[in-house]
Amino acid sequence: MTETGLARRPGTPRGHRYRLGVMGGTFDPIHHGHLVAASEVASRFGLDEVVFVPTGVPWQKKHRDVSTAEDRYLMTTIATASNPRFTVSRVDIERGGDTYTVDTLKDLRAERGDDVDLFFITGADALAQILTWRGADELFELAHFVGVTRPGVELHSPAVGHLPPDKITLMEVPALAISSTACRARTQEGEPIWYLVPDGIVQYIAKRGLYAHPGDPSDAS
Ligand SMILES: Nc1ncnc2c1ncn2[C@@H]1O[C@H](COP(=O)(O)OP(=O)(O)OP(=O)(O)O)[C@@H](O)[C@H]1O
Ligand SMILES: O=C(O)c1ccc[n+]([C@@H]2O[C@H](COP(=O)([O-])O)[C@@H](O)[C@H]2O)c1
Repeated sequence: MTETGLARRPGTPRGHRYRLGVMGGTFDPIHHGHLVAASEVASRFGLDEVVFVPTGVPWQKKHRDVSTAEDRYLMTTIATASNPRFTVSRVDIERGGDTYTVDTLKDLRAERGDDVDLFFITGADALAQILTWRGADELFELAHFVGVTRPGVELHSPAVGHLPPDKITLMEVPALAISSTACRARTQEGEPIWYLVPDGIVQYIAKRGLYAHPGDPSDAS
């Protein structure tokens, strides 16, 4: 696990362009749907690394309380620690203010250099919203976008039809009907979240008392 990412892989052929997946999310909490999506896209696209980027302030989620950036960052670190290709970045947290993907991608480009290809990984629900994101027209110059299936969400939605076809790939991944909202609600109701999230996340949530009481971030209405 590194903050600045992995060095070029040993044995990588000369001239190989480093392929960096970027998995942005609020991760409140991170769950196996996120991890499977990242793993599947890494396999399909031969990614050298997937960097998970917890949002600073997710401006489209302001209607509810969100756990602190540090709790979400630590959960993301714990959940990805066992995979040598998964790393975590604090760029969105350190920048401060509302989080915009256009800034995330520019910061990662500046940090990693020009000989890196960026692949932004997103669920079909988020991809369908992309035209509402800040600087939407610029996004497709910064990265290739990979939209993955998510139960209950149409992969080929009309909104996705408006996106530049050469800049996006739609991809089926094993369906995991897990959401952070459901994990928070289950915790608040005293129901188990074992096997929906990595074991360390169950323990972290219990230790920190996240989502447990009305008025806490689990109070998602
Ligand atoms: N089960 C899943 N399968 C595939 N993609 C997912 C899944 N859950 C989340 N994603 C994608 O992961 C990214 C980050 O998601 P996010 O952190 O908002 O999780 P979430 O479960 O959607 O959270 P919430 O329920 O709080 O809205 C988004 O692009 C989202 O579409
Ligand atoms: O750039 C934007 O305006 C924008 C608006 C909403 C979401 N995003 C990004 O989409 C990713 C998933 O967001 P979320 O809110 O579903 O966790 C995360 O990286 C967000 O920063 C980006």
